[in-house]
Amino acid sequence: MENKTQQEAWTIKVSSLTCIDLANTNLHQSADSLKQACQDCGFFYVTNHGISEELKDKAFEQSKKFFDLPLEEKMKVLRNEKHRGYSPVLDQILDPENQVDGDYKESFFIGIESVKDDPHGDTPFYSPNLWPDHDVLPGWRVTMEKYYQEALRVCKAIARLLALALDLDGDYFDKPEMLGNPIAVMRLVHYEGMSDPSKGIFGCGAHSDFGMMTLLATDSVMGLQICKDKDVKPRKWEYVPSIKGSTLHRVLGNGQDRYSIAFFIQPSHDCLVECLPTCQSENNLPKYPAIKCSTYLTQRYEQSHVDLSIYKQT
Ligand SMILES: O=C(O)CCC(=O)C(=O)O
Ligand SMILES: [Fe+2]
Repeated sequence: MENKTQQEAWTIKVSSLTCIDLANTNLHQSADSLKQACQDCGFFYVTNHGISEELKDKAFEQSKKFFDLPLEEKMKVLRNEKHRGYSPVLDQILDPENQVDGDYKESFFIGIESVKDDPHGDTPFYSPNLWPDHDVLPGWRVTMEKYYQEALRVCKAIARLLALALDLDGDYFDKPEMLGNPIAVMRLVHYEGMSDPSKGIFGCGAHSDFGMMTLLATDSVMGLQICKDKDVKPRKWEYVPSIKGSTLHRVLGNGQDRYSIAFFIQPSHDCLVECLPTCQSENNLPKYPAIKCSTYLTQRYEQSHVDLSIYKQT
């Protein structure tokens, strides 16, 4: 757990991040900025992404309406083994070494809606979604599905710049086994309460995200912090005003309600995740063994969430 000196290292600093303008027609210029941002801290803002303020506001409004429901109503759509639905406060613990309890956040997972007879039907991350009752939250599903499609479009556009930044063909990640058939998870999040790192209490413990990239929309309440160098001790944490981004990061609650919508994109279930051809050479061999995407994701989800059986006892 952190001592006083460590806290002082992060309380003051606010990070400034690179902006990637998706309307810039000079793709190589955007790819260069993206490369720089990824080498610097892995977080950047995205502008001119085409997701309307109206849709974003609507998604936040509907998200708040869901979290405002009585716990009993929310538990009707408790997350299932396919990671769809409601995840209550303390359901996840991302940094057990430094946290005394789980994360002080509640969230709701939405994934790709699988259709009847979907060939991926039995795989861990493809499944029908769980939705709150239409009579309780009219229009909720339509708003979330619209936002989901828009966020997916933006992630694919960023992935094309990322491919150029990595000296790959622009459509490298568009292949069917990659983002042609992605595991994409939208997660509505609500934080409340006051964090205290010296006591091991966090809105969201320190972690790096599980997938290829995360598009993050936040409200105006600050809370997200990043750590540019996880190996420097004491770690230096910097606040990030409203963003996207996998660098070590965490969320501190400041007593105010805070809402965010994270959109995580991963390649297909069967994709073999391995060092890219342009990131290795004879003198720079891959650092990690290849692993199937669904195997890796299942490990990360299972390690960080409580066992669903605990909810059956209450
Ligand atoms: O809510 C935020 O600002 C960050 C959430 C986050 O890091 C995550 O869900 O992985
Ligand atoms: Fe995260």
